[in-house]
Amino acid sequence: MSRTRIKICGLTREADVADAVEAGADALGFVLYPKSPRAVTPERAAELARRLPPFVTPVLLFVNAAPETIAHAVRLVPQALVQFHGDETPEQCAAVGRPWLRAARMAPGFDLLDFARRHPGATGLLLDTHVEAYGGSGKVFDWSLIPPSVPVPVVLSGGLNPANVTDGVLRVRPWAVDVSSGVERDKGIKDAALMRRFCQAVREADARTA
Ligand SMILES: O=C(O)c1ccccc1N[C@@H]1O[C@H](COP(=O)(O)O)[C@@H](O)[C@H]1O
Repeated sequence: MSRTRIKICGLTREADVADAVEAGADALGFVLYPKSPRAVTPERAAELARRLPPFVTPVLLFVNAAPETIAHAVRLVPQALVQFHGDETPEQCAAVGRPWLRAARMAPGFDLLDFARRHPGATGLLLDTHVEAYGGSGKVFDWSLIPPSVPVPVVLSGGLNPANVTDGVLRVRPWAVDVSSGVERDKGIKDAALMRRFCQAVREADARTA
């Protein structure tokens, strides 16, 4: 049985961090994009990340941030993985000197294999729906746009929720899934029951995977 990794993103409160860990998340995302309704400061992300037990990874999410902003945040959360969710070039991603995930904005005509080739340094590609606001939209993209063999670990994202994630894992067989809106009561306010149901739904898919 494979074990699909789970990232829950957009946390802003200590109680939600505790509930997400309890639900079974492998990684928790903190949005350092000031235009997001889920934005936290680097200092706040560091406070929240300090709550994480061993083997639960904090992820710092940026959208077209200045290099000095990113450098400041990764200094405060040295154990973090970095998620680039904007128009950053491969060189800009690599220059941070930390393991990084690159968001691919999925839409008809987007060439994911070419994108993967252009980002050889990424530890994984996070596939999200193409929206003007860059992410966190709660919108699903057409999973049939994903080519059958992507040469790097794939994180399936975009509009996942407890009702559709089992299907997503069974159809796409990603390395991990990522959710924000689908486990929220309000923007940046997570719902403990939805996070538990989401993680259970992923495990249900895993149990059905030979
Ligand atoms: O969460 C946000 O507000 C956000 C803002 C800008 C870029 C990315 C953002 N979040 C990421 O978007 C995807 C999908 O989120 P959803 O589940 O569809 O709400 C996810 O990777 C979040 O990490």
